[in-house]
Amino acid sequence: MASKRAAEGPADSFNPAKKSRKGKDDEDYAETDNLDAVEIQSPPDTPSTTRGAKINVSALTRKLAEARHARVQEEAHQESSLTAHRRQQDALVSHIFHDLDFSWLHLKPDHASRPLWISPEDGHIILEAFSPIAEQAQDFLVAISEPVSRPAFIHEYKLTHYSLYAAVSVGLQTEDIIEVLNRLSKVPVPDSIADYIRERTLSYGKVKLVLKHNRYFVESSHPETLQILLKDKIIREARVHTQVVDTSIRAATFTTSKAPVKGSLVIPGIKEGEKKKDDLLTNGKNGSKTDAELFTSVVGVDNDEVDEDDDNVHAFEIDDAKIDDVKKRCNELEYPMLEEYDFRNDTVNANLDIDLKPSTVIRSYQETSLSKMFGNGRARSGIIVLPCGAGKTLVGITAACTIKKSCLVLCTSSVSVMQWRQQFMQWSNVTDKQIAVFTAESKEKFAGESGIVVSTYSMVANTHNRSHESKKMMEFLTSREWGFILLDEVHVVPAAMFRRVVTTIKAHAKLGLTATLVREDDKIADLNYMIGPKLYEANWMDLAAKGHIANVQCAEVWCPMTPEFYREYLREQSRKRMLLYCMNPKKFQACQFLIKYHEDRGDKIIVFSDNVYALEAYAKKLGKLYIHGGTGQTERMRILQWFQHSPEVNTIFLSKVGDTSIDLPEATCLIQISSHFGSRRQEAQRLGRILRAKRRNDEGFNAFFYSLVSKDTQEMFYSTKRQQFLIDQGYAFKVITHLDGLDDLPSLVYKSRDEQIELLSSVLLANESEADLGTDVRAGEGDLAGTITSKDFGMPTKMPAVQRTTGSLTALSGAQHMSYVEQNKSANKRLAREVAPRHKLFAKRDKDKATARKEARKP
Ligand SMILES: Nc1ncnc2c1ncn2[C@@H]1O[C@H](COP(=O)(O)OP(=O)(O)OP(=O)(O)O)[C@@H](O)[C@H]1O
Repeated sequence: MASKRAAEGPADSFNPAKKSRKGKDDEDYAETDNLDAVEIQSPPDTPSTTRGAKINVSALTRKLAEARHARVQEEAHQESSLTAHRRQQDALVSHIFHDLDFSWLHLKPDHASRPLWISPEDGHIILEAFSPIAEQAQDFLVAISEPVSRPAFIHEYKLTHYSLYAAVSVGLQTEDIIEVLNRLSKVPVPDSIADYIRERTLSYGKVKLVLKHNRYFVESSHPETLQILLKDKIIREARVHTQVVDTSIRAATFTTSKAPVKGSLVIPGIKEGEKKKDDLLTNGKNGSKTDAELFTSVVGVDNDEVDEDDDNVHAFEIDDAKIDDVKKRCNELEYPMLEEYDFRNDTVNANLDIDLKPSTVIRSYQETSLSKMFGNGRARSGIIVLPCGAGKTLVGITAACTIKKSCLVLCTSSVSVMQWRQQFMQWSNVTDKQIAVFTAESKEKFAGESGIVVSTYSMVANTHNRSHESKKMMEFLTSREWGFILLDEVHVVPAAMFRRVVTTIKAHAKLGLTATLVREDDKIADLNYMIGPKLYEANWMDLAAKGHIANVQCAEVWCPMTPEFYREYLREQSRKRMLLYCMNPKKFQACQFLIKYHEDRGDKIIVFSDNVYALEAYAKKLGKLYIHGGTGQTERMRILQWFQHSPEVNTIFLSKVGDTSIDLPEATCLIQISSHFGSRRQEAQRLGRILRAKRRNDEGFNAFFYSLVSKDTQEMFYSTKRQQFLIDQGYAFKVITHLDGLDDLPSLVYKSRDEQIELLSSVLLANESEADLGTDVRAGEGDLAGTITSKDFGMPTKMPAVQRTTGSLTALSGAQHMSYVEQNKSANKRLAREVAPRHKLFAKRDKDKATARKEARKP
């Protein structure tokens, strides 16, 4: 809050430097005046001595004048250096505050006990995360604003029109939002902010589209809003005049009886008595009773129910053939309709008899997120954001078990499809017959009137080259009305594909799940309109502190480039630059050192490399197993199993096929050697691989995440960008510039200059395409293109052709490429030979073959 003016100090403020200076000046002036008086008062006939004395006095006067002049100059100099110093201080903070001056915002007398401050300029909210009521304030802020950054002590949020739209949609009232903000704020909520909140919540969230008894109603508790809408020609013409609806459009057509809503909605998995444990400011804990009541009514789990006061709900029916026109028109009029599904009153769509198993207990944050969805007894459409490994699948399954209608689950890959199916079976009592899978390999339908289908976005969205079976399956999906559509990893789906899915499938409620609501293309806003607002976003650090996800130590390890590599790096203009910083021998060494260090500690290590060329080179050089897009399914499974169960295999190398969907709770350490430029999402997803570490609740347990970065290369820039999302979640990246003991590591790779040059030569001879990051895995039917396809472990793919030349390399100190190849035997091949247990039948056949070969070789 230090403003520019505050930094300079107000004109009348107490300034010790200035005061002492003024005091000194006053004394000087007094002294000088007296001397002048002596000189003037000397009589003309004063004897020479006196004259001399006079001269002396004059000399003294002159000296003093000179001294005074020098002092004044010195003072002026001091003054200017002080000003310069102040200006310098200004400069230090001014990049934060620019020209903003907030000194006119008066702190409340008890500001110290209030945890937040709101910028009147742009709606930024700064929260003191160390305040005793920070946790409660956080719940409130998450409901009304976007979390921007949440490190340990100071959090930053921002009010946006989306966040306010979301706030209103979960049932918060405009004046309550302002009131609670005011109570939490150190300064009175600035008028500009109150006005912004009022203006933004005026129309948003006021109108709902509700499907009841298979009739569509536009509903609102603000009759004037409905009047505005009805003045519009398109909407007016879409209205259905039923006998019971009177002209005042009162909600006599249906009764959303509040009492049963309140009492009867039970989200499965929440044990009796646990339900309200997360309520804010429970009485007597913090604040007065009125505060507690206010908080509970605004942000408490059940608060949303008060939103739907039947007496005030007004509605009119619209023709279901004109739904899309009405939705579109409402958007244009800036009254976007929130979609709510009154599933308990849907008597037309068959019920699905599923429930969570009695042994399934959902966690408090999972419950909180679901309460935002089902707060008023209906299902609100929207997005729930939970960290990787925090159990989004169970949140989705619980929502499906609450709605109990046919449900379509869409994921990004066929591996995820199988995982969702398996999780449904694990957590709920759904039977085999009730759940079907629609992928390239399998096109099942469920038996009976209702059921669950799990598929991928592209299976549903791609219209080209459909097989006959796929077409029939699509007819099955599009011809029915789904109670619920679950959209996994919503942030990665291209907007066009999403639109196609959302428009071809008729579903009453939509729930999007994601860990990282960030996209480098800034298309996130589209999701708000296609699915609904963000309903809940959990705090990563909180979940780590409570042991739901692992604590992770993050570090960026700076690896200097060898002079030869750096020279080539500077010279190279093509994509090969990237290959040079990935293959930097010092990075190899750092990787070797860290693997050794962590293996000795008993960790299980995953080394990630997006670049397949580097992945193979590292893995082979260090004698480790690796998986990339070209690794066959059987080999992948074998390697993963060995990693999980064998004490011999403690490190594996993974390309981006392992970024997501891979569940390896044994992994406790990640090392990243090459990554997809500045992708914040990939960084977070990779970190997600160790957040679910099995050992996370062991005393003092820490998982480790290292990013190896070649110093003074573009990689440093990308690395900083990649980390931003995690830093905003509160992770601190330490920079390691020196690995103690690295040089003493026995059998350190690429120790000699010759070996390094040899490595360089192989990199220079590699094809430029080796620098590619995106060609690891090809998309198959049912998978999204690009990064998402890599999740599919089932897709055997072709690797880009590798071109290695074996010509003379005298230009590069005579290094021989062949010797490099020689040293790099694949651990995968060794494993395949040594480990793979062969069936007796094959063993016998192999033996016979070997004998035959031997025989054939005999002269
Ligand atoms: N309430 C719960 N009780 C016990 N285990 C749980 C619960 N919720 C989640 N888990 C477990 O936590 C792990 C992570 O869950 P899940 O795979 O759904 O995470 P996710 O959020 O989808 O992660 P990602 O974004 O990385 O895919 C799983 O092993 C799951 O079984």
